Formats: sequence, structure tokens, C-alpha cells
Amino acid sequence: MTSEAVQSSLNSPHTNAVDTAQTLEVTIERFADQGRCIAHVDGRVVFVRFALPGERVRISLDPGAERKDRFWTGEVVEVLEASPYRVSPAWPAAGPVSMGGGVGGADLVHVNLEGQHLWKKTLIDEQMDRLANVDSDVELHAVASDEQRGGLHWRTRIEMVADEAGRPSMHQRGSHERLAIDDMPLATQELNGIATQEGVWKGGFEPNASIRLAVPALHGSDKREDNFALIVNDKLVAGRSTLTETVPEVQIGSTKRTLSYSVAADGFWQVHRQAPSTLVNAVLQAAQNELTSAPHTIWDLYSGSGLFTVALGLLAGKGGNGLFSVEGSPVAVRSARKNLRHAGLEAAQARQGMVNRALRSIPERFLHPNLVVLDPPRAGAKAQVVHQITAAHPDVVIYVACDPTSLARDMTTFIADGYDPVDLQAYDIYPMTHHVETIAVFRR
Ligand SMILES: C[S@@+](CC[C@H](N)C(=O)[O-])C[C@H]1O[C@@H](n2cnc3c(N)ncnc32)[C@H](O)[C@@H]1O
Repeated sequence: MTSEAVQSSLNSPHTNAVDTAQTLEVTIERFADQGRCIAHVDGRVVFVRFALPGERVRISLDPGAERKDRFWTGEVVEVLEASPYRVSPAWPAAGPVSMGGGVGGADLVHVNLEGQHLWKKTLIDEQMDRLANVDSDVELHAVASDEQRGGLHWRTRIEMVADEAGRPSMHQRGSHERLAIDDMPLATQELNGIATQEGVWKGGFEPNASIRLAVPALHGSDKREDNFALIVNDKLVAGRSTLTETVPEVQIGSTKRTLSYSVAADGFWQVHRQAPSTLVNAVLQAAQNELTSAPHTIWDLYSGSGLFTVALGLLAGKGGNGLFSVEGSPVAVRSARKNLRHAGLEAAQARQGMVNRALRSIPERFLHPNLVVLDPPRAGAKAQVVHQITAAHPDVVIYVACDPTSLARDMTTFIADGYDPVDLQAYDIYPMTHHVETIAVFRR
């Protein structure tokens, strides 16, 4: 039956509800956001999970679809004509529900890495064009060794929930069920090893307990010892509460350095084992490429535990004089201050507070930055903060974004305030998922 024929039988004149027990055969047209692709049924958009453009697939619509809806959502149940980018999921539990999957966290698990990169690049370029009116041809950089690991084994942090039987589990999409798991293919082998060592996969947790495990990647001569944290219901049960994170091969001017950070086990840290060095080097490189004089006054906004702050301070020299960071989380700011002291950057000021408020009372010596770096959460910085930044007239702004849509929206504000986007690079630090990191550089 074609989608049109099925559709007319779905559209019962007596009820608004759509019979979602029936499946539909559709052609997938293009990539969309959140790991979904677009098809049409009877003129209506359907966002389809586990699909790829050009494919002919059979889908089931998500329960609750109604004829009055502007769009529907659904999931592939059978692939009739496959895209060359399709692979069978390396982590079946994260695949389609009808194929034994349903846990979240890897919505591109049906796509090879080349197809994942194409998907992310396409969406970034489309968002820049559609929302910021910028003609973009972003370069997407893969992290070295992800290819070798097939896009798996990159997470240094995982979160799970205990099921009714006390086993680690993840929620199944579209149901109240949880699927027990005894391995996490996206996590590093070291993390899975510590989980086994600590008996995590054996279960025995209180039902519904939250389970978090953070295991820093080891580099060079690092030793594991107890450098990990198992946190259950927000309480440390094994390992330690302050972790040491090593960031190797950071290019500061003409020297490569290994940086060491103290990070609260329950605080923010980039999740991919190579994200810290990849992003720090990208930010430092952009700063050196774009600044016409040495950085003298630098703001690092949404600075977390000081990942960029320390590296930028070392690049600028002068013991951190001229370095001003802002971060909302008190725990992260404590780590940042420790990291700045440890790096000999005592003259820096790491302010705790909301960025929009902190920028209303900037100490005199930081009033005229020539460089601003910002790494806001998914929602972006928003217009007020962008105006506060541009009002300080920095020569260069480096915007690290985990959501290209928010970046594109903030880009319109930067452009309206007289800042040109001069470089855009993307980094695939979240393989197997639709997430991607984008770094935009603006110049006045
Ligand atoms: C994407 S993280 C970046 C952290 C850091 N740059 C790094 O790479 O490790 C965003 C940070 O912004 C902080 N944050 C979120 N909203 C904030 C706000 N309105 N004001 C200050 N900090 C905020 C979060 O606590 C988090 O540490």
C-alpha cells in the first residue's frame, strides 16, 4: 500500500486520532534536527528517527498523532531501500524500538561516520543560511582515532538510572520501561573497566537511583589509582570527589604543553576523551590567527573549571593580569581558581555569577578586552549578553557552541552589532549522536 492509500484509511472522518498501529511506507527527503529526517505523508511533514535521505522505509507513527497536528513524528520499522551511509547499529540497544533498541544517546547509530559528518555539516550550513543569512561551507573535523574506534568508546562520563531490580538501566523511548544494560559502548574501555571493577553492572542499587561514573582519560605517564568517581544519588561511593584531568599537546605559542586540571567529580567537563585538547587548541589557534596584537585583556565567559581560561592566560603571559572569567557554578569556579593558581596565573579574576549580571560590574582593568571567548550552554548567549560583549568593543570574539541553531541566532545579533563572522569550524566530539561543536570567530 502506498503512503497515500494508507493515509486515507488513517484519516477516519469520525475521529481526530490517527491509527498509529498501522505502518506507512515513505520516501525520506532530507536531514532534519535532533537526529531525525523529513518525509511527507499527504502533505504533512513527518520527522522520522533512524532514517536517511533517499531511503524508502516503512515507519510507525508515534502514539498520540492526531489529524489536526501540523506535523507527526515516527520511527523506521523496516528499511526497503537503504542509503549507502546506512550500517547496522554497532550498539543495537540504541537503535529502533522495533529492532530491539530504544535507549537514547546514540540517535545516529544507524549511520556510518562519513554519513554522520555529512549530516552535521549539512545542518550547520542550513542553520547559518536560514537563521543568520550567512553563506556557510563549514569544515567538519573528526577527532583522531574515532575512525579507528568506529565512533565508539569516547565518553569519559556516563549517567544511568537503576531499574526496579536495582540494575543499571536506561529509559526506553516512548514507554515507562527501562532497559537494563551491562556495558556502555560509547564509554571508554577504561570507564567500562572501572564499572566492572566497582561491580556496577552487577546491580544491587536502590530502585530509581541515579548512577554517574566519571573516569578521566589517561595520557602519557598518568596513573589511574583512584582517579575516578562513582556517584550514586549524588553521593560519592567510590573513587574521589576531585578528579585530575590531563590535557595533552596544547600548543601555546611555539611550545606544546601538557596542562593539568582539578575538576569536581560532579561538575562540568567536556565528555569526549579528546574534546578538551581539541577545543583548547582550536580556540588558541583562532586567537593567534585573528588578533593583530598579543592578547592583553581577555574575557572567558561560561568558563566552567577554567579549561580555556588557563590556556588563554598562559598564551597572554603576565601571570594572568588582564584575564577575567565568569561562570555560574560555584563548584566549577572553585576548581577554576585552583587551576589558575596551579598554572601561576594568580593575577586573573575568576568571577562566580551569571554572565549577564557579571558584565554589569566589570572591574576597571578588564573594561576593554581585545579578546572575548564564550562557551554558553545549549540555549546560547542570547541577545542581551551579545550586546554586552559588543559594547566592550573587543577586536575578536571566539564563540564555542554546542548547538548550531543557538549559535546562528546569536550570530544575527553579532552581525547587527557590527561583527563579521570570519571563520566557522565544526568538531565532531559526539560521534553516533546528532550533537556537534561549532566554533565561530567574529571580528569587529
Ligand atoms: C558548555 S559549558 C563550558 C565550560 C567550559 N568552557 C569548558 O569547556 O569546560 C557551559 C558552562 O556555562 C555555565 N553557565 C550556564 N549558564 C550560565 C550563565 N547564565 N552564567 C554563567 N555561567 C553559566 C555552566 O555552569 C557551564 O559550566
